[in-house]
Amino acid sequence: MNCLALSDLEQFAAALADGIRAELYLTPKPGLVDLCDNGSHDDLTLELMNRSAGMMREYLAELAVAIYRQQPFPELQQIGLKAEQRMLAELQSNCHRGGIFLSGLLLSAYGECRSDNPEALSNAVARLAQRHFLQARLTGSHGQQARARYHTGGIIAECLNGLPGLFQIALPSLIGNLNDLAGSCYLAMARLMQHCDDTTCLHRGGQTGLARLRKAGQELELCLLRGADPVPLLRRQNQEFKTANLTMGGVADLLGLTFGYLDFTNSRHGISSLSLHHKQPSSCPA
Ligand SMILES: CC(C)(COP(=O)(O)OP(=O)(O)OC[C@H]1O[C@@H](n2cnc3c(N)ncnc32)[C@H](O)[C@@H]1O)[C@@H](O)C(=O)NCCC(=O)NCCS
Ligand SMILES: Nc1ncnc2c1ncn2[C@@H]1O[C@H](COP(=O)(O)OP(=O)(O)OP(=O)(O)O)[C@@H](O)[C@H]1O
Repeated sequence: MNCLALSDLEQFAAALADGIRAELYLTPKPGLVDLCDNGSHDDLTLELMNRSAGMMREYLAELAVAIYRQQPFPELQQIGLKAEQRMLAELQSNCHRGGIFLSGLLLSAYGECRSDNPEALSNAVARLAQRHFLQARLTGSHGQQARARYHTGGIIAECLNGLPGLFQIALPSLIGNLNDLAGSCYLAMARLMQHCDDTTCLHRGGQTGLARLRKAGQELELCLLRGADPVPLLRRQNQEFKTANLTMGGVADLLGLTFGYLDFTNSRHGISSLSLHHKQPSSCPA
């Protein structure tokens, strides 16, 4: 029998789903769907993304039970695949493909290593990713095209390396600045913008697009470290991203994943939950 309680797995699953919603509601963001607009995504709306986030909650709850029952990894992969197919069939858009994969992998890794320690979890992610990508048959997705054309690992390298975007980039940025929650969320985002080989950005804008993403991340970090209000800069960056049809889906996914992981570990270790999904604005800030 698994020595993880079902409630631990369910709690992590719920925190990951909440983290994905918290990322959606973090507003404003360059190029991404938020409370103000759809960014550079003509095929997405806040309502659609919200429905997708609700479906993610059901998917992760199902996965938590399967992990608790110690179902073999191929069966967990099937649950992920089914969630991806359901999202595409019911919503007719790629709302959270990256989020489905990354959160499923992290929850499965937790089931395997039975620890929420960052190093143990990162190593377990890398091991499971190795198994997954040895067999995965990736068809001609936009990400696959970008990885081949620009010789980058994208989400595959991120997972094979144990999610450095989460554990080494976003998490320390959040933990180090919790007295200013909104600022720390944006600092984590700014650093991910500079770290992530985001294939949604590369696919749309090539190397020039990725360089713009990096520069926007640098500007945002400088603005935050100066103690200035980031909102005017973020609004300007959103306009620039929209004009250039740029986005940063990988950054968004890693940020949501980090929110979920931190909320889960905080609540387990007696630190009050950040409940980030409740703390975001409820409408587009004036
Ligand atoms: C590996 C996946 C992502 C498929 O890759 P694919 O080439 O089809 O997708 P693609 O590269 O377009 O990326 C998907 C999404 O990842 C995100 N992303 C892009 N770049 C990055 C990055 N550098 N780091 C993290 N995420 C990124 C984006 O949101 C993007 O939309 C995955 O969907 C998959 O294998 N699905 C099968 C379902 C499954 O087995 N799930 C169970 C896992 S335990
Ligand atoms: N708030 C958000 N807004 C937009 N995308 C997000 C958001 N949060 C996460 N994402 C991620 O971004 C990805 C969608 O990016 P994108 O639409 O560019 O991908 P695509 O379907 O490959 O490309 P295209 O839209 O150019 O056809 C999803 O996988 C999703 O996980």
